[in-house]
Amino acid sequence: MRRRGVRPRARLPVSESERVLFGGALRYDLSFTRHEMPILRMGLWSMARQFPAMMGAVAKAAWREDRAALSVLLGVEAGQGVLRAFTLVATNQALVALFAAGPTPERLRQALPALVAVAVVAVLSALLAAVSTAASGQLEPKIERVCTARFYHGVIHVELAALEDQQIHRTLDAGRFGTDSIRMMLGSSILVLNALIGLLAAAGVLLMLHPLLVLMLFLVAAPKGWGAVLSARRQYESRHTWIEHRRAISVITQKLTDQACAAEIRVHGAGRLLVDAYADMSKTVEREQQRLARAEAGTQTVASAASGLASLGAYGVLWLLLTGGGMPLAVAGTAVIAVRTSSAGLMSLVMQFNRLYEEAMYLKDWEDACSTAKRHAIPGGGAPLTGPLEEVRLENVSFTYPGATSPALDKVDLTIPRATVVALVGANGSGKSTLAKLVAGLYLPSDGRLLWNGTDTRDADRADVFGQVALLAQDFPHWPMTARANIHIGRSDQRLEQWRVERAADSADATDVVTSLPHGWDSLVVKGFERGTQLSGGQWQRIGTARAHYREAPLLVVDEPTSALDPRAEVEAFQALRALTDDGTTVLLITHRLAATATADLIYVLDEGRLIEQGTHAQLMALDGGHYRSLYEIQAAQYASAVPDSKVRGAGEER
Ligand SMILES: Nc1ncnc2c1ncn2[C@@H]1O[C@H](COP(=O)(O)OP(=O)(O)OP(=O)(O)O)[C@@H](O)[C@H]1O
Repeated sequence: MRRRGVRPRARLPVSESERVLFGGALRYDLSFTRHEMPILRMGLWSMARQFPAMMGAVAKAAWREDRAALSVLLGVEAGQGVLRAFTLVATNQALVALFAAGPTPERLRQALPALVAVAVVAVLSALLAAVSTAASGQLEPKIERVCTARFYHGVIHVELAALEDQQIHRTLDAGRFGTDSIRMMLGSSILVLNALIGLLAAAGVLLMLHPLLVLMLFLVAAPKGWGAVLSARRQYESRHTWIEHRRAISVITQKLTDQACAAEIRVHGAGRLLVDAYADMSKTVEREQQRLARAEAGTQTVASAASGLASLGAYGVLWLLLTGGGMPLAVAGTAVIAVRTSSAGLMSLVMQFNRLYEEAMYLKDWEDACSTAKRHAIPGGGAPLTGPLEEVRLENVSFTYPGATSPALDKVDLTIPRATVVALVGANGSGKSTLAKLVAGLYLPSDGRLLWNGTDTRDADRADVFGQVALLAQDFPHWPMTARANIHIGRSDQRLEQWRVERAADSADATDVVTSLPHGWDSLVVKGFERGTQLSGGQWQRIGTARAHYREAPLLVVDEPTSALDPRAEVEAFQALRALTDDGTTVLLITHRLAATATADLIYVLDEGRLIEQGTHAQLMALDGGHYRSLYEIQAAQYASAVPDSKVRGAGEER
């Protein structure tokens, strides 16, 4: 059976751009998920039953952050409810006095104290509202900060392998939308509380006047509540279904202003394609928004009609009571005022209830994301790594990426001894980067053991492993910060010391790069900011190398460290890596430049995830028909026969 409001995936509109750029519909199929379902299935009553727990969670967070502000808020809201009940009672008294028999001046005199009381209460209410605004303004940003920090703190500790799992990734992604939900929920909870107290006050007064009036009040409220829940659920469901589509639009539009894409956007005309795709995909979103708006209009019409009928019924009952003599005119007047003020309160209650319901769903996502992050966090503690690094050993190590059908590493045995340069060589996709990530402790072997000084990384304190490694990946981050911060971030747990930053820059030949910038070390190495500047690929590579050196870790893992360097800088960079071993640093080098591996102490050759050869350059070159030797000879031959003489001559003659 299909749930109300959920459309089968096949019928969702798909734009041509989605097909061309993303290979098909970017919709998340809710019908196959588990975690959203319980909350989407919840009806009004079961959801209402959840509210005390939800409000409790919000109140707990608020209590932890600022007790004083929360106490003031609760006190003020309760005070406002009492004042509202008092207003109704005073109004009733004023009406009784005004409708009593006797001369008009006397009746007015009798009603005056109650009228003055109503005016004073109105002023007090306004003051309390101001205090409430100030207190919630103080509290809301605090709890949002705490929740956001908790979420991001969780996310950065998730195992890399877990992040590869699509479902986990999605749960974490969805959690981002809930980081501000607790703040919104606090605001809505306060307003719901306020409206509820007001309604209770009105119901109490109505109950005193006539019990039937309370039933009428409930009948006016019920359809609006139903409508609110239905539209909140519809909005939430739509937002989740379109989550990837929205991300895709955002990725496309970000690229349009990305410096790195600027050239192709203009020369290749990629910009036109992206702008057209934005318009095309946005039109599909528009259709979804129109669908939601139509559904919302329908729900609102039905809810308002039902609520209007209930109001008519309420006034009808009042009429009957009046004509039947069961109720004095003054009491009926108060009842009308009570029903009218309660319907205004009711509208506010319904609106806030709607928001609360929707936010509660996002808060649930946030909670799921936080608990998922916790469940898949890199475990803390474990065996400490004692003493200086002596060796890293892989024993029969296999590794398969989550969801992959074949292993990226297959039964690999190798040793990385201390203070050596160990090179990993092999064709694209042979498993070099994967092996380096396992050595760095980013992944755990699916099979076999990876030992740091004899301690299995599964048992080791992973923080200790990370502490011993410096990374210089192929696609190392270009942090949008100053040149100094870009180097210091390599070991940001230590105090920033300029001389250390400069020493690292010297060792990576990056000092000239930085000192020639307009603002030196304070230059922002990202365009688009004041003091911002753009670095070349080779300049960035030097900054990245300086960052890795700054870390002063016993094991340096470098993946193609010279791909953007000029030939002289490349030779110097490899010499600098070699020199690091004099201080006891171990270098794990991944490169396709086999001239550089010639000086490595040990070379491991990978092919389709398997270790097929190992030894020094000389040993591997001595292997007849060896894989390394053939790769080396291909590269050497390229240099030897770079440009045929005849071609150079021919080009010159033409001119
Ligand atoms: N995150 C990932 N998820 C799934 N498969 C992956 C992932 N990263 C790499 N792979 C696959 O694992 C295999 C080994 O990839 P790896 O990046 O280790 O190769 P490599 O030798 O470093 O290649 P290159 O020389 O191109 O950098 C490849 O088949 C690749 O497609």
